Amino acid sequence: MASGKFITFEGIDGAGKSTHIAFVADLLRSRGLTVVTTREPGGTELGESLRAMVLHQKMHLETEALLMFAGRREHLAQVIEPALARGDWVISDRFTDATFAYQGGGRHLSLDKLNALEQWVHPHLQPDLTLLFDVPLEVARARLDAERTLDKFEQEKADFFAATRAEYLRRAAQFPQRFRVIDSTRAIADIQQEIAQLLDAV
Ligand SMILES: Nc1ncnc2c1ncn2[C@@H]1O[C@H](COP(=O)(O)OP(=O)(O)OP(=O)(O)O)[C@@H](O)[C@H]1O
Ligand SMILES: Cc1cn([C@H]2C[C@H](O)[C@@H](COP(=O)(O)O)O2)c(=O)[nH]c1=O
Repeated sequence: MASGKFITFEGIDGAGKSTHIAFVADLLRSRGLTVVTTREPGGTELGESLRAMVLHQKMHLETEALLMFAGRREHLAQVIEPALARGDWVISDRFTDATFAYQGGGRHLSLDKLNALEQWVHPHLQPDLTLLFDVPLEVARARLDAERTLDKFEQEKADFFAATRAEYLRRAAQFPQRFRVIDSTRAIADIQQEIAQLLDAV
């Protein structure tokens, strides 16, 4: 059986990552691949319940990080690992890089603690490809303000998003073999052309 691949989409809120999920899934399906699309927080019944809590309730930053990893453990067990074992391709709207960026970068939680949680929850699994949609904070903020009621994270101030974006870019530099940084200020069609080329190389 052809082996499935694990692709993650990352970026600060409003960067534009979710806009491209269906495009990538359709493109891969047109190549005869079986594709599972999913998201974090979420992806399972338990994960969606946790999502409602972490996006809308105030809590200690360590509680927040632990809930992200608790939901991820369930997501891996119920969705991601079985799909990859079947040879399916998995596209997840966010994964562990988001915890490093938001809880580590944005909230300044110790990266050592996050590394320990990552080692516990998925010691042997990393995405095959991580698309990091990168935009200046003002662009992301303008996109969010134009379209919806903001959740707990989206209401954070500019310095939170500056630190979150910086941690994403730091990780992209740390793991260049799996990260591809996409300039998400460009037109959607131009971005999708670049993504299609990147997928040819996976
Ligand atoms: N390249 C682009 N140019 C202009 N507008 C865009 C672009 N990409 C996305 N948008 C618009 O920006 C808004 C936010 O996009 P999207 O929901 O994909 O962002 P996101 O990064 O997934 O945000 P979140 O993580 O908060 O869900 C949407 O209205 C979308 O249509
Ligand atoms: C996985 C994960 C997510 N977050 C934050 C990032 C976003 O603000 C929300 C999810 O919203 P989206 O519109 O679906 O992208 O949750 C986080 O802080 N830590 C994480 O591990």
